[in-house]
Amino acid sequence: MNDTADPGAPLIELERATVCRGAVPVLHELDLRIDRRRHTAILGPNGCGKSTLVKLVTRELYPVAREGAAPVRVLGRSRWDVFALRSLLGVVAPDLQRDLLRAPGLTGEDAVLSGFFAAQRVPADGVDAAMRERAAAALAQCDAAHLAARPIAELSTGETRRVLIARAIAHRPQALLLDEPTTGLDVAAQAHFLATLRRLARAGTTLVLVTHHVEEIVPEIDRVILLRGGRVFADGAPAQVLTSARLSALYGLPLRVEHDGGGWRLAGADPNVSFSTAREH
Ligand SMILES: Nc1ncnc2c1ncn2[C@@H]1O[C@H](COP(=O)(O)OP(=O)(O)OP(=O)(O)O)[C@@H](O)[C@H]1O
Repeated sequence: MNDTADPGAPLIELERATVCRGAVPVLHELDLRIDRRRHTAILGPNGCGKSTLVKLVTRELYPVAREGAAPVRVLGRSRWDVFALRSLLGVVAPDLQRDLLRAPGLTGEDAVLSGFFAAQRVPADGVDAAMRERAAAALAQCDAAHLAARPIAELSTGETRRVLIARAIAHRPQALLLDEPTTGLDVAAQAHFLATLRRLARAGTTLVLVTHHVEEIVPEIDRVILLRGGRVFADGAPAQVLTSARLSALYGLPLRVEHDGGGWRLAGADPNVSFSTAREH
């Protein structure tokens, strides 16, 4: 199989893509196109299909087969060797974290190096000095250099998450697919991570960020997609989509969205209720 990406193609194209989990459809005939360098955030209530969408792109899940054009194309192609595809994408997702934690004897450095091979392990003779250098730089960028020699099975949630983010960025992917990437990070690590995201976005790495936290919608993100019940509920520029009315309708609860100096915040209609600090982990 040819494993190169079409350089002019969109990052993601979904055409009437339906995905079932068990016997139940959780994405319903979804039409969606995300172009490269169109930094996109995806928000929606629990269970609306956000992680399913990420897994569809990384080929952990497949769409229901149907007649006509392929329902899913990534970087212009509907067929990929999954390892080749995943080496073009930097992924931070809970399942990946779980898989890495199960890999026997993996250190922080190994976990980052495994990203070069889109695997959960490092081939004995596959690592060169340049990879080690880039892994060290990525760990340092995530304030995790001190975790390089530690077994990742022994790290705290936030420490593991830092290593996972380093893994996602070390091989300089074309796009980052981030499924709730700041889970478990303390405030300093979150701020640091968001600054890293902004820098990568400005340098040309396409961001696709699944999040529950509007404050993670950094100014470089120029498109927001709201999902509800496996369908697109709203799609457009952040200022158009992130309105109090829309988010209240999405979550079925009165919410107030605030926007100042490029940052977003979500508050309850009751001004004493703030959601920006009530982060569920
Ligand atoms: N392995 C599975 N088997 C059956 N149903 C599943 C499975 N995994 C997920 N689902 C269901 O698919 C739906 C979509 O799940 P998904 O994980 O994509 O939601 P999500 O939007 O990422 O939610 P959250 O915000 O809670 O992470 C949910 O109803 C969920 O219960």
